[in-house]
Amino acid sequence: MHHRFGYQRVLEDIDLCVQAGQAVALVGPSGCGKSTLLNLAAGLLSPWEGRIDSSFGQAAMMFQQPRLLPWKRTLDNIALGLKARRTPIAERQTRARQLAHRMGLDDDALDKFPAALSGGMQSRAALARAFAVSPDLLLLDEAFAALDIGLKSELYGLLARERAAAGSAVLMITHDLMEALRLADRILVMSGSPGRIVAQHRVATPVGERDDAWVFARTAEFIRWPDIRAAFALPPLAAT
Ligand SMILES: Nc1ncnc2c1ncn2[C@@H]1O[C@H](COP(=O)(O)OP(=O)(O)OP(=O)(O)O)[C@@H](O)[C@H]1O
Repeated sequence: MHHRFGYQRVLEDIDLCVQAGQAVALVGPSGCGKSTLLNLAAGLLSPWEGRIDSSFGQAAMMFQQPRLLPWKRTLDNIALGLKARRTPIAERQTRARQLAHRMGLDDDALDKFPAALSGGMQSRAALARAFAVSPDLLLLDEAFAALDIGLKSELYGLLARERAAAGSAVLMITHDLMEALRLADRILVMSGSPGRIVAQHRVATPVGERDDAWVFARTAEFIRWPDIRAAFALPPLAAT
């Protein structure tokens, strides 16, 4: 698959398959085409050349900004996708409330409008909204980039738990190698101008066994890989 905006070739020779239940992370330097690739996967853009086949039934997307509707209360924001699917009101509110409680939001927060919530609470609501529709594919566009490290860590745990329960596949883009190593089964490295997938790494350790020490040690190894250094324009390491 290839993509271009006008005369600018943005993605070239992209051949990517996300299996059911699998978590795939795309890492690469700014401007290499990660968001474009995610938007293509979401069906928000059509490829210039080639095609995208999907057998996923229900996708949900989460962005760096929570993007909650300011005029709807938090509970109704979480239930939005269920409303679009014409789920009866009592059922959708019950499901939204249960999910929100699992994400650490209490009834008081659910009754508020998004502007009255902290950024962290808004992100919890955005994660609950994504899982409310029981997605078999979750698309994450730098979804945790704006959060502090404590909140990130908590939301990673919540994501892993809900994902395991729902069996959702994940396609995520991130600048953060630690985040990719924490969450993904496969890490695809992109380089830019035009964007290509230049390397692929499998992460065999189960997500539940990846504690901080494991992530730090793997990140230190990962950052030494020549393909990672080249993709991010880091100078080669001197031979020891
Ligand atoms: N709608 C658009 N119209 C024209 N050019 C675009 C459009 N969207 C993205 N581009 C260009 O495509 C290239 C890839 O952009 P994209 O946002 O996909 O990269 P990215 O890897 O996600 O970047 P970042 O990590 O900084 O968010 C950039 O050169 C960008 O300017």
